[in-house]
Amino acid sequence: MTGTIVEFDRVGLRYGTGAEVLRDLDFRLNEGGFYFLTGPSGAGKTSLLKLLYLAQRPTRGRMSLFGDELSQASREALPAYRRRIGVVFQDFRLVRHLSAFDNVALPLRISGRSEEEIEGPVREMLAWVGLADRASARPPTLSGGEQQRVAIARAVIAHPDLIIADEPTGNVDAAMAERILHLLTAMNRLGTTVIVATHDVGLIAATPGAQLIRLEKGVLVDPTGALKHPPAMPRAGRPL
Ligand SMILES: Nc1ncnc2c1ncn2[C@@H]1O[C@H](COP(=O)(O)OP(=O)(O)OP(=O)(O)O)[C@@H](O)[C@H]1O
Repeated sequence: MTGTIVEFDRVGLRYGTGAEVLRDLDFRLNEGGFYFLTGPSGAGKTSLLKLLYLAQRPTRGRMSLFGDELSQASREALPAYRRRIGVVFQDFRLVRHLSAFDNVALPLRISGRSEEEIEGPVREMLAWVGLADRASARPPTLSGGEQQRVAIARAVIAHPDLIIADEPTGNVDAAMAERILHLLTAMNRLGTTVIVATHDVGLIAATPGAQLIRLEKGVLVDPTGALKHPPAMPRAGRPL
C-alpha cells in the first residue's frame, strides 16, 4: 500500500477570533500506515484529529482525504467521507439511550447490513473488548473504561479505511491497553490506516512499525520531514 490517504498543505486552524491553534501543517499519511500523534497537553492534537474526522474545517490551507480536496467541500458531501472513518472520541460520545450492543451495531446498521449480518460480529467484538456480559447495558451504567471499550468496538466494527483514536487507552488498565493496541494493529494489518493521539509511551514502544507525528504549540516540530524521515521511537520512561 503506497497511496496517500491524508494530505495537509499549509493548514491552519483557529477557533472563532482566537489565535491559530494549528499553524502551517504540511504532512501526508500513507494508506496502511500506523501513526502516533504526540505532544504536550494543549499542543493541538485533538484539534488536528477534528480536522481529520471532518468535525472542523481548516481556516487556512488545503486538506485532502482519500484523494479528494475537502477544504471547500459542501456540507452535504462530508457524510460519505465520514462513513469511511472510525473515530474513538476522547469523551466516547456513545448514544446514551442505546445498549452497548446497539452502540457497536450502529455503523453496521448505517451501512445497511441485515440483522443476521450484525449479531455475530457485534457479539464477537464485545467479547474481544471484554464486555460480552454487558451487551445490554446502557452507557450511563458503564464505567469510564467500559465506555471507552464500547467506543473502540464501535469505531472498528465496520472495518473503516481510517481509524482515528484520541487517547484510546486513557481509561483502561495495562492489560486492556495491550488488547486495544492488538485490535488496532490487527485492523492496520488488514489495510486500515490508524492514527492514535496518545501520551502513553508504552503504547508507542510496543508498536515498532508505527511512525510518530509530534505537535508543539500548534506546529509540527519536524514539519518537513517528520513522516518521510520519522524520528526514533522514544524509550519507555521518556516523557512525551
Ligand atoms: N472549541 C474550542 N474553542 C476554542 N479553543 C479551543 C477549542 N478546542 C480547543 N481549543 C484550544 O486549542 C488549543 C489546542 O487544544 P487541543 O484540545 O487540540 O489540544 P490537545 O493537544 O489535544 O490537548 P490534550 O492533550 O490536553 O487533550 C488549546 O489552547 C485549547 O484551549
